[in-house]
Amino acid sequence: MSMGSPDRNHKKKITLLRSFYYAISGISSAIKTERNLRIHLTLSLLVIFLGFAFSITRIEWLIVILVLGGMLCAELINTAIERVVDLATEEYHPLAKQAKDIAAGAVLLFAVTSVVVGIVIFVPRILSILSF
Ligand SMILES: Nc1ncnc2c1ncn2[C@@H]1O[C@H](COP(=O)(O)OP(=O)(O)OP(=O)(O)O)[C@@H](O)[C@H]1O
Repeated sequence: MSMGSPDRNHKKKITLLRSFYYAISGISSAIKTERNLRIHLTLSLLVIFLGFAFSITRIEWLIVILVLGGMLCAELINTAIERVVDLATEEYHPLAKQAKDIAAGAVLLFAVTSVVVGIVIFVPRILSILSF
């Protein structure tokens, strides 16, 4: 049970709504500026379509949703790191390079994981259709 005054609770609710608004506008600005993110979103829609087309199981849906969500989160965090690095320096700096390349490495690692998951779930089904 909340013990705060109605006024304080109202302010808390507004702050919470504002944080959602900021988070959603962050996602939207990243989609507008980052081509890779748009590619991932398109691929995600394709995978969701394949999921329905092949009637994957409930557990497989959970894994697919986790992988797609994780991939998009990794892309957003990478974008945020790129922005902070660009804000910190416009000069060449080995630490700036490391920060960007490590963040890009994290995205690559998740992308490889996603591809492996996609292969395990979808390739046997595609092969069984091809071989009747
Ligand atoms: N300030 C910097 N100092 C040193 N290296 C940098 C700096 N900024 C970027 N780099 C390096 O230059 C290369 C290109 O970086 P850049 O941010 O232009 O594009 P990117 O990493 O391909 O990202 P994206 O194309 O997704 O925006 C990367 O290896 C990055 O680490």
